[in-house]
Amino acid sequence: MKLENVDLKQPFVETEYIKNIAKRAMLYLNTGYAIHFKGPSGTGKTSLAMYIAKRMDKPYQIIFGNEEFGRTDLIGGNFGVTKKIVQDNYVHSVMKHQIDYNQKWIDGRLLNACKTGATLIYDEFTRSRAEANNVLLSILEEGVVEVPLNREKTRFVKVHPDFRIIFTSNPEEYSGIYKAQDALKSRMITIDLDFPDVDTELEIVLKNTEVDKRTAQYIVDVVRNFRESSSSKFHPTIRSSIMIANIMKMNKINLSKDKELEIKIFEDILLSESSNSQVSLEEKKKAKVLLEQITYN
Ligand SMILES: Nc1ncnc2c1ncn2[C@@H]1O[C@H](COP(=O)(O)OP(=O)(O)OP(=O)(O)O)[C@@H](O)[C@H]1O
Repeated sequence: MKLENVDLKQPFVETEYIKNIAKRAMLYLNTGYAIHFKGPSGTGKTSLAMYIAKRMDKPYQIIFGNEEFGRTDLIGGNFGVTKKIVQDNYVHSVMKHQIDYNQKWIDGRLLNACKTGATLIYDEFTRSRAEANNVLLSILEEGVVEVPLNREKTRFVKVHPDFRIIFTSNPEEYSGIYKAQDALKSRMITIDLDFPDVDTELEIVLKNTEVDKRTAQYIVDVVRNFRESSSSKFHPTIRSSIMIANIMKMNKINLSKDKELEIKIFEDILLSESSNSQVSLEEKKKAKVLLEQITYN
């Protein structure tokens, strides 16, 4: 299981658009419901989830959905088989291998958050299989965690009243995404996120890079024009704008000084996002022509 302590040192942009979403999310969480940010890659779901988790004023953790996840990764399990080499008391040249099966139960992040009343972000939860995520049903519905003791026995742990969970997910048509079970979806409030408004996108680029405002505005305009007017296969994310801005700033590339290089940078970044792996060569060529038109305007 990949887990990280959340790093909230990253600058966070709070425009009216974001404030509105955050306000609703906090209302639902404060009432005791689980929330779910769903939307295309790079629309700011994880950043928003982290920001909200921090505002809950409770300890918070993040786990990342993964198709290899099992119940043990979320709840915990018995770990620790130790192997000892022991010297025989009588015949010193004889060594005995002793395997110690004294296993110890270790709580998984989900169980730990349920016990301690922490806020848990389950990022991209639909990358995990339904068999792993099923454990969430009783947590969200009955407020209990089913913890298997052995093959026959299960114990039930009561969920702390302060426990909260924030889910994020990408649309189902993305590769590596499982359909979330209806039973699970009906136990959370889903807020659909799309690309933010132009002011928010511009602020995000400015906060994440040290590029000047004129350059940031130009990059955001080109990226948004391309996103909105190209075939549906190309949806460059805010990440692309941040990358282009960083490249321009760090390499002291001035706008319009070397138009050819500028267009190539846009092409390389905007056409290489992972969601474009299915795009044919022909479509890429058309996209390049379009990009050239946008950057010359
Ligand atoms: N409100 C914000 N303030 C500052 N930076 C932001 C904000 N929203 C998004 N970003 C930046 O935009 C980029 C994409 O955001 P993020 O990773 O949160 O999107 P996502 O929707 O979770 O993407 P994915 O689905 O691919 O994981 C990141 O570099 C992030 O730092």
